Amino acid sequence: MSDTMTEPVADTARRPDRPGGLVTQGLAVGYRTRSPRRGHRAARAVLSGLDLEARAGELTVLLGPNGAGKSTLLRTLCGLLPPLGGRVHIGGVDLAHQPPAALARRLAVVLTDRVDAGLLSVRELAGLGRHPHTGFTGRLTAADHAAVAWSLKAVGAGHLADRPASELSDGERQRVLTARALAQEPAVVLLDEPTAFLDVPSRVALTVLLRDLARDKGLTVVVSTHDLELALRVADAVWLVDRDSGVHAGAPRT
Ligand SMILES: Nc1ncnc2c1ncn2[C@@H]1O[C@H](COP(=O)(O)OP(=O)(O)OP(=O)(O)O)[C@@H](O)[C@H]1O
Repeated sequence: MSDTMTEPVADTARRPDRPGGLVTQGLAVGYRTRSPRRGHRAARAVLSGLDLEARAGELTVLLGPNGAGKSTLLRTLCGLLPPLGGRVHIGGVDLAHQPPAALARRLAVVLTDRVDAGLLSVRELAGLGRHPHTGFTGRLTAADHAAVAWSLKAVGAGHLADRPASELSDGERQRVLTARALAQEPAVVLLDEPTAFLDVPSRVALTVLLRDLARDKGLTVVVSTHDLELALRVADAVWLVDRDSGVHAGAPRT
């Protein structure tokens, strides 16, 4: 990835006055599955009793082995999966009480699901991140275009802007989807393995970029990864997921 990723946050990136922070209280995450024999839905908790805080201005890294529940937790934190119990607060407001449009202005998420980009160019795909901020016409203003251009450059994907999004490599697509989330200018960003397809220098650059954005713009950033060494070097806080004993939160150097 280009060295643009380690540059200071660009001038076009605004620093809005956003109370951030993500807090969970007694959160239980998991799945409701229909029992084939009895026909009723049974809840299967993956993780429970979670009292966690991801602070504004910090990069929090979610670590844990395969199947531990990292994606399940992230999907619950962004409201895609209903909690089996407990609460999630974003900026002091219960996630369950945030209207979708308001939530989309505060929270951006990058998951591992395949995205069908259709005929969109990279610039247009990243531009979708601006839609929570546009009027009902969905038309992007000059400021919106500047935010999109900045976000693509920040993740080292500025040179891809005119390419069809459907033709990107896995690593390129991952950068562009991260750019789409940054273009959204959220208070909270949740990313599920955003560096999984990136080469080693790009992993370092993206992780450092996310930490710098958290610090410079007061964002709350939560990232899952299997990259233990990088996480411990760059993160401000670590959530260590263990299927048997839950999630242990701490500073990376303790
Ligand atoms: N849709 C689903 N329905 C039921 N169980 C699921 C579903 N998705 C995942 N699980 C189960 O939930 C558990 C946690 O899975 P999850 O994907 O959250 O783990 P993870 O920590 O993200 O793993 P990885 O590091 O492999 O991505 C696993 O046992 C998995 O099989």
